[in-house]
Amino acid sequence: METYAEPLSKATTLATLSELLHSIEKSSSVLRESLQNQVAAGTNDSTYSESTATALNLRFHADPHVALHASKLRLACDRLAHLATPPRHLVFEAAGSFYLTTALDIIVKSDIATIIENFSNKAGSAGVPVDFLAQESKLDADLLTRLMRHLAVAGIFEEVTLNTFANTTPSSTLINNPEFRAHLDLVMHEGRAAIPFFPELVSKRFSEPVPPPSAFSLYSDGQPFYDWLHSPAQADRLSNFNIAMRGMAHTEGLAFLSDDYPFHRLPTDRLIVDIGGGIGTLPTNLLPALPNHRFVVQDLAPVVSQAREGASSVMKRWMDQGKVRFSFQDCFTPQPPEFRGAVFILKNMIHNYPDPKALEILRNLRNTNPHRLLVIDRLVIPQLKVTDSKARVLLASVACSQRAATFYDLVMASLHGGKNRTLEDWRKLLAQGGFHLEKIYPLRASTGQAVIEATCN
Ligand SMILES: C[S@@+](CC[C@H](N)C(=O)[O-])C[C@H]1O[C@@H](n2cnc3c(N)ncnc32)[C@H](O)[C@@H]1O
Repeated sequence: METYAEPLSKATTLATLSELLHSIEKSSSVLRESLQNQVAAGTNDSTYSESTATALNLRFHADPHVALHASKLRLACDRLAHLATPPRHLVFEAAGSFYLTTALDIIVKSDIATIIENFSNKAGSAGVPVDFLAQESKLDADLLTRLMRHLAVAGIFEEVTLNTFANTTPSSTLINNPEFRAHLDLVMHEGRAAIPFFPELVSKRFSEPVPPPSAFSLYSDGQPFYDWLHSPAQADRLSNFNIAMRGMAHTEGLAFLSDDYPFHRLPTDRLIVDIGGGIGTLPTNLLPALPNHRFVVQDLAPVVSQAREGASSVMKRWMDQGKVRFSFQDCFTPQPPEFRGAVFILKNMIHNYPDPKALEILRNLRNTNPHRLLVIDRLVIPQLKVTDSKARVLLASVACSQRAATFYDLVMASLHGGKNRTLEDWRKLLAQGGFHLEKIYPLRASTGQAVIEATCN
C-alpha cells in the first residue's frame, strides 16, 4: 500500500462534504430564484446590466449579488469534485491537459462552431454529422471525432448521437466571433512558442546570476515580447493581438465595468488617461455610460497608428468631438505636464512586468500627482487551507474561480517575465510606488480582475 503524508480523516471529509453541500444549496437557491424572476418578467431587460448580461448570454450576472453566488457555486462544486475524484485521477488528468488545448486550437482555427451553427440553421437539426464537419474543414473525420469528443467531455460541444455534434452554450461563444477567437489564438499561439522554454527558465532563474527574463525571450533570441510583436515581420500577429484585446474585454466582464466601479463619481474636468490602452477598448466600453468624460489612450507608435487607422465610425466621431485622443507615450518615460492631476488607468499593463519595471511605471505616474490611479488587473487569491485567514475571507467575498487567474499568471511569467499579483503584492507594490491602496472593486463575470483603486501617499 502507498502511504500518504496527510490522510484526510473520515470525520474531516464528512465535515467538508456537509459544508460544501450547505454552500451549494444556498447558492443554487439564489440562482433559481433569480431565474424564476427572469422567466416571470419575460423578455424585458430594463437596466443596462440586464441587457448586457442577456447580450453576453450570462444568465446570472445582471445582479452582482446573484453573480457572486454563481461564482461561489462554481468554487464549491470544484471543491466537491476534488473530494469525489480518486486522487490519482486529478493528477493524471492534469498531465494530459494540453490535449484539450490542442483540440481547442484545431477546432478554433477551423471555426467548427460556426460550421455547426450554419448547418443546423439550414437543416433545422440539432446536431451535425462529423463527416460533414470533416468535409467543410478539410480535416480527417476520425481524428476530428475524437478531438470533438474530448471537448464535449469538457462541456464544449455535445455529442447528441454517435458521431454527431451540436453546439453548447460555451461553444456558441465561438460562432461568428473573430474577436474571441483571436484572444484564444493569442493564448495558444504565442503561448505555444514560449512554453517549451519554460523548464529552462525555471532552472536558470535558480542557477544563473543574470537569468533570461522570460521563456519567450529564449524563443525570440532575447527580444522582449512587445519588441518582437511590433517588428514589421510580425504585422499579422500584432493585428491578431489588437483584435484579441477587444475579445479579451468580453471574457473579462469589461461590459459591466461602469456598474462595478463608480466612474460617475470621477470629476468630469479630469482627463482619464489609459496607459498602454491599445486600440481603445476602454473608452469604447465606458463612454456610453460616461458621455461627459474625456479619454486619452496612450500606447507605442505601431499600436497608435493601428488605433487611428482602424477606428470605427463611433470612435471617429468621439475623436472629432475631442472625447477620445490616441497619443504615443512610452510608459517608462515621464508623462507630459498636461496630464498633472489626471485619472490614470493601467488595465492589464502592470501584470506584464516584474516589480522593478512596474515600479518605474508607477513612479512616473506618481510624479504627476494623479487624482486617482485605477489599476485594472487580476487579483490572485491563494486558496489557503486555513479557514480563518484573510485570503479565505477575500476569496469568499470576491468568489472568483482562480483557474484563469493562476494560469494567466504563468502566461505572464512565460511571455513577459511579469506576474499576476496577490492582494499583499499589490499593497506593497503600490506603496513602494508612492500610492495607497484604497479599495478593491471585483469585476463580475471576469477571470479574476478587479479595479484596484489607489491614491497618492
Ligand atoms: C496586455 S495589452 C493591454 C491593452 C489594454 N490596456 C487592454 O487591457 O485591452 C498591453 C498594452 O501595452 C502596450 N505597451 C507595451 N509596452 C509599452 C510601453 N513601453 N509603453 C506604452 N505601452 C506599452 C502594448 O502595445 C499593449 O497595447
